[in-house]
Amino acid sequence: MVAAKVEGYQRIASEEEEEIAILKVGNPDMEGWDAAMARGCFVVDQVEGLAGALERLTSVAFSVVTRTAAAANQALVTVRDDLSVELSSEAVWRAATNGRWGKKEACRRDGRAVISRLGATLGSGSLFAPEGWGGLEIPRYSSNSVPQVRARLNGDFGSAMAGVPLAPSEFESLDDFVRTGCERARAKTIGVEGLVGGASGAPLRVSDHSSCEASEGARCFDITGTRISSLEQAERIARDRRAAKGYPFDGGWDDAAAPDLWFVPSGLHFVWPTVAPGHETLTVIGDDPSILAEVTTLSMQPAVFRIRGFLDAKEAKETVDRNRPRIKPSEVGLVGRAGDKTRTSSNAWDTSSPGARALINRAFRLLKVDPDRKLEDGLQVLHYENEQWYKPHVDYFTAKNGGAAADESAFSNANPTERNGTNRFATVFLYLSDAPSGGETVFPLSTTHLEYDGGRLTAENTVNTPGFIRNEDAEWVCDESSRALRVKPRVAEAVLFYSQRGDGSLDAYSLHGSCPIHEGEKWAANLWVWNRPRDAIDKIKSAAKAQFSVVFHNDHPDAAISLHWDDASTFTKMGDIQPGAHLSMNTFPGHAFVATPVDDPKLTLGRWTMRHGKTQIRISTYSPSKTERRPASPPKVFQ
Ligand SMILES: O=C(O)CCC(=O)C(=O)O
Ligand SMILES: [Fe+2]
Repeated sequence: MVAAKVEGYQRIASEEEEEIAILKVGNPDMEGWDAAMARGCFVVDQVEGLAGALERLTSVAFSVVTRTAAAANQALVTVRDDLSVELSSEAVWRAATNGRWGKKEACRRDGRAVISRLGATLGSGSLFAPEGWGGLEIPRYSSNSVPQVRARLNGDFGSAMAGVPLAPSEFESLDDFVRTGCERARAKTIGVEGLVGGASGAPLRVSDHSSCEASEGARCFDITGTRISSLEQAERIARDRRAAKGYPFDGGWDDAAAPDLWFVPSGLHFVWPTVAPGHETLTVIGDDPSILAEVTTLSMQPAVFRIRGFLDAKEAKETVDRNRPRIKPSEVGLVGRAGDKTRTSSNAWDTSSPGARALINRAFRLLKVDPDRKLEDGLQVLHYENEQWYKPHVDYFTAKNGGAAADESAFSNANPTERNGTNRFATVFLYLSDAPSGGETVFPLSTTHLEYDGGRLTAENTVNTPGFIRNEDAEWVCDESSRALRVKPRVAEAVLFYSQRGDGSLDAYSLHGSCPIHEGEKWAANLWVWNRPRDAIDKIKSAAKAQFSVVFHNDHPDAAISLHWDDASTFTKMGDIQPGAHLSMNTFPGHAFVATPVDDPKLTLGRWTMRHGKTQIRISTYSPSKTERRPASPPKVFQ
């Protein structure tokens, strides 16, 4: 239902020769509505732009309803004596998104949800004013000033307010521009609640290792993910307001439209700005600049995007064919627990085939992260059939989701906001087949997607237990009558979602899983990218896998012996073993142990190199062949 009707449309030229359409809206079905006529001003540069403006105007109607009941916000809304209301386009966006103004469910981050709500509100004849409106500080951009961009901080997804005006022409160098933009955007954004996509999102923070110095790696991007490489480029973007077409403020930012630039402090990776659900961007993902992928926002929190044009059907088929013979039941977690009921599908790793390498490199291009083999896990191809599923989980590692069998120290640096912290950063998830029924990728914690209508999806505290969800909630979000965000597999499409936010913090909202496949099969693939080299975790992972236990028995009738671990540079005594006694310990393949008399550690009675399967070692008799005196260690040579 469209609750508002456009009553008039007029084209005028503004002082700056921009075409402005003035549209009047009203709702004829509602008593008293005539009086509450709204006038919204939009820059409409093409007729098709008008369609978007009209759509937004239906939200204006909503805004009018709420705003006439609430105090007017002078900066954005003027309520006239005759009760007509003038709204800036930003007010419309605010009304549609309700980013920071209202806490009520009636207002969602997208126009459509608001419109359907509006229907409901009008239907019941009640007016509704969200709490907490007004009192906003609104940056003003003067139409007379030099061209400006709006500096926003990486990961500030939801806010329309935290940006700061910045004129590229006022800077001497790109480095200065980047430093200033980054610092100001930080000052405006850090610690402020509700900027990352939802009122409940934790504020962004300064990561331990990040700085705004361009020389250390701080940089900025425009809304299409293009890295800004010169002041001229930034200036051009500032001049060309229409470069930001599609952005909710394309209708003007007060007097002057200001396109966004996104500032990424050093040590952090660019995260795609979500802008609004349904927002589309085209971006280059390969060497050929004319080949573009389409990035469409599906959810603000977590940040989820649909990617079209990432691969083609032929590549999808080749990837399936290449991996079909290699597929085996999936493991879960860092060390792997085969047979885990939370994941019943099968998978295969495809890390070095040319086909896999091409896809992996493209994922880096999509993410705007420099390709680095240490930042990726390889392509993991998945196969589901016969009701197989993957219960919702997070892709990043926590001490609880895979560390149980591994050394706890594996996670001492799994916090990417800390120096050297590394974890999974983003998932590019490829659909290699359609799924006839079921098999959707579900994001149970999103309430910021277009289909969402305010209903309950999961227990309230689910986001506080990263990676964990009640079974009944997991079932409910896959139920078609729930309004959870479910992405239907379509061959050669992909989704991108982030496990980390723009400040490197792990995002518990990224909870996701695969709904059971009811019919046919589903082929898909994970491409995981880490924020920093993953070797440290790799080492612990392979070590944890390789670990086994060994028992040394002293079968010698009367002599106690000492057992030492010889790791080539140090000789560490593990313990004494009395006659007839034994010593057991955990070890790894390749470790070497040496037995000596207790009173003569230089005399080797036996030496053993560990390998799997060799778990019982008997030290029986003094063996002359094995007895030797170890030479003093050779002097170390440093080069
Ligand atoms: O199959 C899907 O849709 C999701 C799979 C997934 O989340 C994973 O493999 O980590
Ligand atoms: Fe996953």
